[in-house]
Amino acid sequence: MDRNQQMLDLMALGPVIPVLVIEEADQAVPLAQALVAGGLRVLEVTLRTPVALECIARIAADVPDAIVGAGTVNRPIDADAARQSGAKFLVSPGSTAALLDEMDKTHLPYLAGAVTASEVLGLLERGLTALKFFPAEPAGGINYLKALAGPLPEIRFCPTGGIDLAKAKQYLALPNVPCVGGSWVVPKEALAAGDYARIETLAREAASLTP
Ligand SMILES: O=C(O)C(=O)C[C@H](O)[C@H](O)COP(=O)(O)O
Repeated sequence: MDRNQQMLDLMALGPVIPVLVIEEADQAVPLAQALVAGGLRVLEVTLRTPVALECIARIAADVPDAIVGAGTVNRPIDADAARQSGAKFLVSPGSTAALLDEMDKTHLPYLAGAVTASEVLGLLERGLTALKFFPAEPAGGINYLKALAGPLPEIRFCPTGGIDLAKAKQYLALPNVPCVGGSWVVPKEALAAGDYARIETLAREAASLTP
């Protein structure tokens, strides 16, 4: 099966991919367990903190029901580092030729970021139809994605950036949006306080949305 199809299959596993910013490696496993208990299995650990790669490795090793990927894959060298840590998929906020080449070399499925029709067409030329739409809200949100669905009906977007539970419901009603991403499921203060029960509750609410 090709990697684009693998990414489409991952997008179909749940309506929300939580976007995680983890400051302490010891938070990774209980956080992932809470999200999985709430019904969210596909998790994006952003490479925004020094412990991100270690968090990916710990989740991959210790939370078998989670499917952990790396987000904020911004530099070409991030792609293989994430793969070596155990990431099962990659997410980048935008796309460059060098970054796409390195993501291809990992043989992992990935969500490359696009906003404009030209960016989407560039990715389509590489066989990619599973894309990230970032930053969703500032870039034009639901109306923008509705407009892209006209000429580009085969593209499936995971919008992220500025989405909460209420907005997620609206995005998921679009035919070209099988899932959304967002950090709202893991409020910074809940993670800092170790309030995994609250995180599980937020995950359960998110998981109950229907695409
Ligand atoms: O880090 C990445 O790879 C990104 O592309 C950006 C994230 O998906 C958004 O920053 C999440 O947005 P919020 O839900 O508004 O916090």
